[in-house]
Amino acid sequence: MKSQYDLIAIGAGSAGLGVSIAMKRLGFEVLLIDRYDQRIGGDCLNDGCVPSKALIHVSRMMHNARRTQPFGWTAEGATDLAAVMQYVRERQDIIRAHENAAYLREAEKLDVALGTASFVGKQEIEVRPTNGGPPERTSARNIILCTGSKPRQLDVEGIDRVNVYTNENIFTLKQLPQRLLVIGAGPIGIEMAQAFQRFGSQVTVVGSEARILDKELPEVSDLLQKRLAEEGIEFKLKSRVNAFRDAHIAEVESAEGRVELVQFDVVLVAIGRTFNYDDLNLAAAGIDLDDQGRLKLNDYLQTTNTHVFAAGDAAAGAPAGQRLFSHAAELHVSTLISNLITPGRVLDKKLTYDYFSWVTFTDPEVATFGLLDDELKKRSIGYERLEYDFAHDDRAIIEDYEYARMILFTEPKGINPFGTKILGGTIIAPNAGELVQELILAIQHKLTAGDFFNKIYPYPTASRVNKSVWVDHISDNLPGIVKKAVKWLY
Ligand SMILES: Cc1cc2nc3c(=O)[nH]c(=O)nc-3n(C[C@H](O)[C@H](O)[C@H](O)COP(=O)(O)OP(=O)(O)OC[C@H]3O[C@@H](n4cnc5c(N)ncnc54)[C@H](O)[C@@H]3O)c2cc1C
Ligand SMILES: NC(=O)c1ccc[n+]([C@@H]2O[C@H](COP(=O)([O-])OP(=O)(O)OC[C@H]3O[C@@H](n4cnc5c(N)ncnc54)[C@H](O)[C@@H]3O)[C@@H](O)[C@H]2O)c1
Repeated sequence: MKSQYDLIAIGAGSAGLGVSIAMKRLGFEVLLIDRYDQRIGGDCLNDGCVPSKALIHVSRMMHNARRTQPFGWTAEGATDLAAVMQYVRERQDIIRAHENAAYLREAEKLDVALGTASFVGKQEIEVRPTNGGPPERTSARNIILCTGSKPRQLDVEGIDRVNVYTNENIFTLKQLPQRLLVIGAGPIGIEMAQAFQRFGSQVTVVGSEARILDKELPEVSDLLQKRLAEEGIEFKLKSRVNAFRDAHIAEVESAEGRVELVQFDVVLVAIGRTFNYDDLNLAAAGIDLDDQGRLKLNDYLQTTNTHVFAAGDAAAGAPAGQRLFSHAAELHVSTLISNLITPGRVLDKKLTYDYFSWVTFTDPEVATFGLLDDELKKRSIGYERLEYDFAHDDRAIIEDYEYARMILFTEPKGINPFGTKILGGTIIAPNAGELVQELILAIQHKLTAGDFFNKIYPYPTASRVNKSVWVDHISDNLPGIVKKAVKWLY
């Protein structure tokens, strides 16, 4: 470790890796710090995106195998959860081969310190090595806080008697629980609920909101909940676990005050996140938190110390809002780098989520992008709502999509409907996360309905829906004057 760097990144998850590798490749002296070698890659690699998506992949294979019965095949058996988790670990290890301290030092020429970082001055930090050596001090022109988040704990009576898991240890389970109680109906709870139900657990989801995935449009939440209920998941929404009566019985109370007992073997708590600022000694650097305990940031991801910025989950206090995703970390990193390397604040880019998107990897997937109706109303932006239900989509018919819908928010149609642009929307469908990519590009580059209309899509690709939605909308709403003009030309 040198005594001075151009940039220090604290935390080596999606944000810290992204900013440190990019800045090093640009020619700067960079130090990357994380507590342990095994934490490099952060939540995404170790107990977030990668293990959850590997688990979902296996559960989907099992579900699809069961669906072959009408065609003369029979797939049956009990899930060997230890083998599933072994598969998950193997996938993680493949990625870990290029996300570890030795590799980063060798291949990226990065300085990597393994220890806990805390501030001792405005631009100075101390690293307490995890292996117990003496603390070392170093400083930098700019420091980026990439310290991520951790699961919010559930504090109810009797929880100490219960076999309780979070995303930090659920992937170590070796035996499939017969009955799994999931607390929290956000993306973690819902993705894991479907995977475990498909493995063979009886899953009950308790959520405090009136619907699952409450950041999605209500009709999308409802459609997905119907599908999950058909698969056998039980829901107790607008409800909370009050207490655990013993190691297998939870007392669940609805908002109306009705109390029910739910039996379970294992509990998964997924009720949101808190942030890892405790060890940082932020006061020593003049860095303030907001009234919700998140970093106080400006539009440029800068803390109250002008030399210290935040990226990734740690940047949840940004005025643009809270987006806890690996690709939000990518957006923060690209915004920060572009601001750090351009001279003068006038050219600085503000953080914006106007073109942001996310995908919940249920089956069907839910993909959401751009500005939805609530935000459009808040900003007084006029819009039209287009809905496409896939009923006449040949690919959906061929592959028997059960629950699919596309909802787009577009500019109000002007005289020339082909000039209409998309503002945002959501798709629930198999592979919605892939279907939506073209639409995200369209909002970012201001493509119009005409651009989709004029594109010829190979038949029967799933993304033909991105054109069909416009074909239906425009042909149903062609102004009389346009029809008259066309007839006259004919
Ligand atoms: C179950 C689950 C599934 C998810 N699925 C997806 C998905 O499919 N797609 C998606 O985009 N996002 C997903 N996410 C969210 C995604 O994992 C996070 O948004 C992302 O990992 C955040 O990255 P980060 O770099 O901000 O923080 P982290 O990955 O949390 O990294 C922070 C690092 O900082 C280190 N650190 C903290 N304090 C200190 C200190 N004082 N000194 C040294 N080091 C420190 C920690 O050890 C940690 O390694 C999922 C999350 C979970 C929990
Ligand atoms: N596919 C993906 O991209 C993906 C997948 C998983 C997680 N993530 C990210 O990780 C973040 C954290 O996920 P999460 O699901 O823990 O959090 P979340 O905050 O998104 O959802 C948690 C849900 O639990 C509810 N809740 C809170 N306290 C409760 C209680 N006591 N009892 C019952 N319900 C309660 C909340 O109201 C909320 O609906 C997400 O915001 C998301 O950004 C992303």
